[in-house]
Amino acid sequence: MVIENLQSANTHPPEWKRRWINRRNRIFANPAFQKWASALWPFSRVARKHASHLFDLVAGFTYSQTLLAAVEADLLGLLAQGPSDADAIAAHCDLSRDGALRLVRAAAALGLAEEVSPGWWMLGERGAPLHANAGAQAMIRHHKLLYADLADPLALLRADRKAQTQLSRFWQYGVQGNDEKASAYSDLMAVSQAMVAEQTLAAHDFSRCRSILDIGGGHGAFVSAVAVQHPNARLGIFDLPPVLEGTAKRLESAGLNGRVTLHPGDFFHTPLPTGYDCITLNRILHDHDDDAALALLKSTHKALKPGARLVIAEPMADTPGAQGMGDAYFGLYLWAMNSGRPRSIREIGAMLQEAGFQSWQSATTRQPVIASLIVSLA
Ligand SMILES: CC(C)=CCC/C(C)=C/CC/C(C)=C/C=C/C(C)=C/C=C/C=C(C)/C=C/C=C(C)/C=C/C=C(C)/C=C/CC(C)(C)O
Ligand SMILES: C[S@@+](CC[C@H](N)C(=O)[O-])C[C@H]1O[C@@H](n2cnc3c(N)ncnc32)[C@H](O)[C@@H]1O
Repeated sequence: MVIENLQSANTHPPEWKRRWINRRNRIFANPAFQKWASALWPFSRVARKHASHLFDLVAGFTYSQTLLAAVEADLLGLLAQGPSDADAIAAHCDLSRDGALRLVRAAAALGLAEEVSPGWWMLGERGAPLHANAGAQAMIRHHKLLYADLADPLALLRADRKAQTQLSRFWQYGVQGNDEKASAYSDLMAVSQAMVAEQTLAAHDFSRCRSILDIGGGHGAFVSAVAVQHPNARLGIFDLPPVLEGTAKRLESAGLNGRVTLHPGDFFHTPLPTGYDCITLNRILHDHDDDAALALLKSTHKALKPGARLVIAEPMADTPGAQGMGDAYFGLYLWAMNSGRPRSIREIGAMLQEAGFQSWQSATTRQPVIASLIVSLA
């Protein structure tokens, strides 16, 4: 498996690098250096930044819980209506006046709210785009499952993906057709898919694709977005039968049922439909461990004619400026899901090569924290 080659090649750090990293760490760990650096510009700015980032790592859970409380209590919805004082917040969020003040001050400290005059708050610079982002808010509410699974992170990691976690149950329902739970899963994916579809359609020009098949397309959020931009493209969705039952209803209400062909099946056991000149994998590969992901890429390659394209869109590991989103967030999220992992562009490229694709290239998205793109030719 190419990925193991990438990881298991003789990658032990050279002597010079080991010495340099050890020397740097000894300096950074030295209390006298920390004191000196914190007192002397420009080092003091760097020292303060490191201390502040480290504090955020320590305090991060309280920030997330403030965010969860602000979303669940609809604090953002209230502040979006205009200046609100503690009494209005207490009434709207079902809190005591003190509780309301504590929450809104915490939200203001995180940029979600802003005290526009003493005792009066409105949406803050970060609260405004978040309040407008239904997908992000759905994910924030969904995180209660993730936080429960991560209550004892070492126990979760030591369970080696054999624990029945809240996330793995939620995900299994989604793909094993427990109707209302499959629908809840697919609805969550659909409402959060808008963020990914926006990135994909802005980063890649699909106008030369006459036919596009979205594998694991769920309730059709991506295909619906493509249908608007490319009214002449023939569209298809491949997904599990119980999921596609919900998809048919949603496409009908969107007036798209005649436009989209539904292909029910299991992409690990059902041959993929042929005849499309573009296949998309939106947030699919990272759900699966390496062997399964490679098998899916091989099936995808088999379903495409030479020169046809595969577009992969998902959050990826080692994304410049968004490293935490990759191996720290999705790494643990997918671990708790008992399946999958975030991969770097380089790792996915190696898998594409092993699956038989002739070439691949990454396409930069405007918000890599949401998704990165790889376009490959069969
Ligand atoms: C002075 C002025 C006016 C401007 C100058 C300064 C300036 C340019 C300000 C910019 C303000 C602005 C426009 C900010 C925009 C902010 C945006 C776009 C924020 C977006 C936030 C998105 C978030 C928080 C998304 C979160 C998504 C999450 C958590 C997704 C999770 C997905 C999961 C768990 C997927 C699971 C699927 C599975 C199972 C893994 O396959
Ligand atoms: C994380 S969701 C992504 C959905 C959508 N592409 C998006 O970005 O919102 C994974 C999708 O893959 C589908 N899926 C999972 N396992 C599958 C399988 N073995 N065969 C077909 N579809 C599968 C799920 O039903 C779900 O719609």
